Amino acid sequence: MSADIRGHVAEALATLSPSQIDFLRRLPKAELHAHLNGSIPLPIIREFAKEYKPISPQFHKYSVEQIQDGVKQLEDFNLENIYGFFGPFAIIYALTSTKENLQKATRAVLAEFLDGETPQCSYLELRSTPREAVEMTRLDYVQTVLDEVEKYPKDRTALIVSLDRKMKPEVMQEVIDIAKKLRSEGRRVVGVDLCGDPLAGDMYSQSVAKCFEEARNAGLKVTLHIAETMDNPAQENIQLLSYKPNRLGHATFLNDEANAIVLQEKIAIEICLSSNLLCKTVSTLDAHHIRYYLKNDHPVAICTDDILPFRNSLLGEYALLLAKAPYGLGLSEDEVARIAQMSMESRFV
Ligand SMILES: CNc1ncnc2c1ncn2[C@@H]1O[C@H](COP(=O)(O)O)[C@@H](O)[C@H]1O
Repeated sequence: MSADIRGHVAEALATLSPSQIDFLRRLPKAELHAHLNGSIPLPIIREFAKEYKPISPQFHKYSVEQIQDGVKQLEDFNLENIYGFFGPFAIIYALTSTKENLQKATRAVLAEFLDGETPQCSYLELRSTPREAVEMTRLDYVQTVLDEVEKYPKDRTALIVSLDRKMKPEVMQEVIDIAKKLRSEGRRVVGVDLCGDPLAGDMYSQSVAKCFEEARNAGLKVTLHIAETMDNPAQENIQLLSYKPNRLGHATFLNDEANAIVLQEKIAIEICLSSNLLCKTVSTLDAHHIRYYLKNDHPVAICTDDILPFRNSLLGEYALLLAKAPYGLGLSEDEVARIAQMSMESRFV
């Protein structure tokens, strides 16, 4: 496990006794919301940056100096608001635009979550957005990631294929076709996701609706980033719920009408505490919407989102549940165990 964690999670962990940490380590838990390119361990990013050669004008748009500056920014990630979050991915993408590096990155992320005597989680549903890269089609991209995922047993990890809100309709369709094809060949694709800049794209379009309908008909589960910012219109949230998601990411600003649907349909919420605090969409842990869902005995799964910029860990996110205020939510061990169990029950397998 990465020792290089910071901020809220590090502070929460520091307040726990060794027996509380041991309790958290032993809990069977599922990580259901981790973005591959946002979860690459920093030492691997530094290694990629050291070896970086801009060999492709299309995928390596940055000079060596720009890459080094970008990595420094990632090391000291500090956001004014959530909209500043997405820019730095251009640097990461330049570093993972070869098959070799994509393979290495995937291997490192899987190891980070799943390897060792007390792995961060019992089960990881990794997600990633298929990209064209040097001598790689989007299909090659997904196959490369899957080849690594499938080196682990079935009950340890699986892949969710992400659609970026910015994608053109034909690209979204291509990604859905890839997910369907690979699933039908027995590959370990279990679901599709909608992510990216929360205000990008037209979520009302027929083509988006068609993508999720086709995915569901092919037996793929659906998770959607929803209401991640206050600026996501209530009407858009209702539209996204009409795509019949099995889980939702963040769900920070759902109104009563949307929450009534979520509770009624028992749609599990992927909760990313540090991510919300660092992106400043939630001001304090005490004000976090997880309290609403727990009060309603609604399924939630505690997740990391992007351990590379956020410098968190799944253990640290669980520490935020157990630590006393103001470092955490001050839940009991029984309550935390129940939440971990809900994460296991919300898997797409
Ligand atoms: C802060 N919360 C978030 N909200 C929305 N989308 C996010 C995200 N965190 C990550 N991503 C999405 O995941 C991509 C990186 O991983 P992959 O290239 O897919 O492996 C980002 O470019 C963004 O589109």
